[in-house]
Amino acid sequence: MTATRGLEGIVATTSSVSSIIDDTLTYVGYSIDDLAENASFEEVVYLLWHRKLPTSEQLDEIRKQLSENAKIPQQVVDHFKSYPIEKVHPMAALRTAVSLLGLFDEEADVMDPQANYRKAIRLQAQLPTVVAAFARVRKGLEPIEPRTDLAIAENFLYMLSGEEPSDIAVEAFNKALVLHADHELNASTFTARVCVATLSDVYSGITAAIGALKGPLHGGANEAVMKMLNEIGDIQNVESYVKDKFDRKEKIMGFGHRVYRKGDPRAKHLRTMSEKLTSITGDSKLYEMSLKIEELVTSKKPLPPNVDFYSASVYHSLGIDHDLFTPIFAMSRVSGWLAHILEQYDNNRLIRPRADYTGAVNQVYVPIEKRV
Ligand SMILES: CC(=O)SCCNC(=O)CCNC(=O)[C@H](O)C(C)(C)COP(=O)(O)OP(=O)(O)OC[C@H]1O[C@@H](n2cnc3c(N)ncnc32)[C@H](O)[C@@H]1OP(=O)(O)O
Ligand SMILES: O=C([O-])CC(=O)C(=O)O
Repeated sequence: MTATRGLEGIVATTSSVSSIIDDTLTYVGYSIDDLAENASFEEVVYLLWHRKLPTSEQLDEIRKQLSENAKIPQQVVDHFKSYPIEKVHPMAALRTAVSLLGLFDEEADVMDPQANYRKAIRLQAQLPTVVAAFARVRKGLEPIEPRTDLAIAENFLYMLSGEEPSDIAVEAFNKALVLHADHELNASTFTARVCVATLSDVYSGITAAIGALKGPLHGGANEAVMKMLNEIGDIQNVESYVKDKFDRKEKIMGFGHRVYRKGDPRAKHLRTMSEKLTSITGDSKLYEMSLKIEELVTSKKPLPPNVDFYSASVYHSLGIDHDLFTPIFAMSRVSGWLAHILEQYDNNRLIRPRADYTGAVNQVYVPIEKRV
């Protein structure tokens, strides 16, 4: 048995949710470019779960189901208030809150497809409310209830600030949600599938996936990009920063990808959005710095920016706290995780690979008093 480090290139399942072929990303065969330009996030959720674009009636129906299920139990808010919240990372809070939501869901352990679909609706609807509630409670503010007349992108921005967001903010945020919704067998989606393939429940699968997304080599990279931009501070420092990183053989956050070679097709949409938003806010510093970093990194190595790189300046321009960037990724990716979880249940087999053992062999047990 020979191990492949990081399972690179290993095909671990079949899936009809999304595909990456020759650097082209599609959801159910629809190009990400087309969806980013035209689709609402709710349409994408429907597409991922039903493998077809909704008619207007079907879209109205899923919107209604999502908005009717967006409230969260008061106990989740009380839970946030019960610990030193200012020291807690929002991804840790989100991971815990999803696990907690499972305790209040009477159907949590009901395993039939209809019950699992209802849980998918509840989780998709509640995650934005959880993230917004956490963001407010830690500032000593009361959470704002979700509105039933707003779509997910608009509602989330409204629940964060209490103000109706501008059209451009909604457009940018909806696009970001569409772009992050699914991505074939990335680490967090694989985690979700491994978890539920034991026939564990949907809440366990999503909790596990949030844990995997949190790391800076995956979803946590968007917050790490923002930290890097702050550390660089000024466009004049970009060159020496990038050189130092390469000299020290350290990773530059927001660059590189396991699957894409020529580049992540989502990055250009976020780059354009970053340019648009920063020109509106009148503060193009982060965008200019990001462009310069991209130019220098790609001139040294074939390492194009990934989805996390320009999402940092997009979210910053929307006035969002930097440690909420990864929870926002989760609010979108939960749609993909749920599509994969439902697909896994549909044709399940336990996921249990092997390890190439490299430890000691033929050891003889030594009584404790004789050990040195
Ligand atoms: C939503 C997402 O999850 S997108 C990815 C988000 N993560 C990041 O942006 C973190 C930075 N990027 C990385 O760490 C990597 O590119 C990953 C984890 C995304 C993919 O990595 P892998 O396929 O495992 O590649 P690996 O880490 O083995 O790197 C291969 C080579 O490229 C280099 N490399 C890869 N990414 C980077 C980077 N961001 N900066 C500098 N060098 C890099 C490695 O140092 C290595 O060089 P070497 O062959 O000379 O030793
Ligand atoms: O596919 C991956 O490995 C990571 C990624 O870009 C994503 O999850 O969006």
